Amino acid sequence: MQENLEIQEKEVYELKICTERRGAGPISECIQPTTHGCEKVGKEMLDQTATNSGTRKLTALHHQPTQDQQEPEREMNADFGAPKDLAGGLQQRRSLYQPTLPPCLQGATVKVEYGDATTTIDPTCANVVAQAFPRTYGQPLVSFVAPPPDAVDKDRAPIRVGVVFSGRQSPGGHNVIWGLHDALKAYNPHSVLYGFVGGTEGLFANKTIEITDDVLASYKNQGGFDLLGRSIDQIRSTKQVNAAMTTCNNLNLDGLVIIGGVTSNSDAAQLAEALVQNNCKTKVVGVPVSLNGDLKNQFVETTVGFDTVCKVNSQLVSNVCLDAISAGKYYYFVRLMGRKASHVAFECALQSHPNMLILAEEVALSKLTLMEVINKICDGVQARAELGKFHGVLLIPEGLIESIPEMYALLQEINILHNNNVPVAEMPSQLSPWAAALFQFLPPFIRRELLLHQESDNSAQLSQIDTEQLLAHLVEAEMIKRTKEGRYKGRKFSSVCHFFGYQARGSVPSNFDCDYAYALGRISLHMIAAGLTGYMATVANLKDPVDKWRCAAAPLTAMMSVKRHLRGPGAIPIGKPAIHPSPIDLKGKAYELLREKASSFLLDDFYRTPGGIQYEGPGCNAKPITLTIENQDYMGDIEILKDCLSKVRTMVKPGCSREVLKAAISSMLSVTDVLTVMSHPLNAELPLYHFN
Ligand SMILES: O=P(O)(O)OC[C@H]1O[C@](O)(CO)[C@@H](O)[C@@H]1O
Repeated sequence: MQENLEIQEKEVYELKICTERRGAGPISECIQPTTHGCEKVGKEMLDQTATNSGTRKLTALHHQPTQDQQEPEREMNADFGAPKDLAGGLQQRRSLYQPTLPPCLQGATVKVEYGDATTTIDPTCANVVAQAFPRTYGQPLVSFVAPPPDAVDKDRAPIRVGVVFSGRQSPGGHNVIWGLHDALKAYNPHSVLYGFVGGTEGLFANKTIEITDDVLASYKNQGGFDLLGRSIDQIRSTKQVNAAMTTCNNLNLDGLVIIGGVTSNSDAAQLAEALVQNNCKTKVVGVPVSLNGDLKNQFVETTVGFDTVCKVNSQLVSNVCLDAISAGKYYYFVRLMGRKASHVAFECALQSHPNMLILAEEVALSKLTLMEVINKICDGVQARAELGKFHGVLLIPEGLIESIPEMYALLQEINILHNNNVPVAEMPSQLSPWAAALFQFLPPFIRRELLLHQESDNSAQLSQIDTEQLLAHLVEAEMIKRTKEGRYKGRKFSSVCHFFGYQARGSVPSNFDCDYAYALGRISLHMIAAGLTGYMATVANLKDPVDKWRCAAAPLTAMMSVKRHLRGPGAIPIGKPAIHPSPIDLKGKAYELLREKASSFLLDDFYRTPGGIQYEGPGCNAKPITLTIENQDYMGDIEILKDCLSKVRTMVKPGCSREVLKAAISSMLSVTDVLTVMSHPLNAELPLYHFN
């Protein structure tokens, strides 16, 4: 115990310095205790960053479409599936990491339990979905448990499966293939797994490599999708569906596993329906992999890759926070990925505590105009200037631009012009007078970006629209105006803009993403073996340790809804049923926590340094804060608190300072628990734990 006390005191000393430097805020938030192990991992991570680019065998598939070229010709990269040089260090160590498996997946088979028949998450759409999916609608929920010890091991025929990366790159994607492969071989060593080379285009053209132990060796727990590559992320048109069906028939596939987000899984549902209707035996399984974290519903808690992407971006955000406070002269405007929902920006804000976060969901709900958003930011800048602070960090999601009503209307008009094949040069003159006026008001660089050709799902290319620069530009103009009018008397406003977009997508996945993806891959095989089609592989209880995870499969149609014209009882569903991105729950616990902290974040420079992803040692099993908080059971928390209190009493002397007490408490709780405690409704009854 004495030894423990010494460690605590040393930490408190470091934390005090940190507290003085950064102002208020939970001490534990300011520093992560360093151990010998952490230093070692940290150094090797840097080495890996330095060598990564030199060791990649792939040339990037991404090709920036020009204004009048929607889908450029793609060259198939001959190196897909080739072993890659792991260059030692972290990459090599990661390739040796063996994902932890939930108990039910540890054997070659599982017991399949069928639950209730499903409808849809939005019962008002049930009829529309049922009509669109006559063969696959209403299937039951399925869960997988370990087979009883006395289960008779029946003969298992070999299974033939194909796998395709359909969505955008997301850390952990390779582990889905690895998990699928291992489960397939454990099921029957003569089973075969084909990987479609070059994404959905490879599926249509039947371009495959056989996935073997040797092929997988250098892709285990590695970032990117470069084992197979990806292309247009679509299996939608009749031609595409027929091409996919022909491939399934030609390869005599028992199953096809489609890896991707909301769009890919909606397409998977359509394909499953088409295959059943055409008596094709191939079972279609979707796996939720998307960095955006927006494939979330009562069946899916989070997507593979979200955790890693948030961790990488949180580190970058916290780095610019410390840069900002050090020089005290710039406002950093940071845009993060997230087209239809702001989950990445939200999680990064909870991790790094920047001064401001503008969520697309909030703007859409309050119908804020562009100038209202600008004024909100300027008010924040002004409030900080009154405290003598001329720096700050603002986070926005890439979807913010579309959530501003007048910008959305302008983008819609441009979209229609694209659909009518109007040449880009003629578009400005064909806008409605109202939209043309807004278009002319915008700076030229934004005008050019707004006119870029749409994505394959017909939406604007939000990753290419520099919304952070637009905001910085307009905020600067407004601050100059306020200065001239005598409303602002502070130092000249200066900004630096960043898009932390593509940097994180290829990151080495976190332990959580490695384990989650590998488990989903294994579940996919059991789904095919059970003859399920039109289902998504799912895992529940993700906030808990892996041995508590529950493995299941949910019908894709159960996650579908239909977009509607009007709100309320007279609403008319329109469009095709699809799995839609889930926005941030503005009534959820995580959002409530953020709102409580908003004014402190704005004014106190309550920056937090989560550091780089840890693969070993303390913090290596950290989970996304939003996932943990939203799924937290409050009564469970209070038990954690009580347990913590009894341990802390043995660590600190009676009458110790508040700082020493806080540090001791923080050492007992994970960062996530600390955040949960802060938002706990029973917090008031335990004033000792009041971290505010
Ligand atoms: O790689 P691309 O085609 O530029 O795609 C970018 C888009 O993909 C995502 O990273 C993931 O959906 C979006 O956030 C982003 O808008």
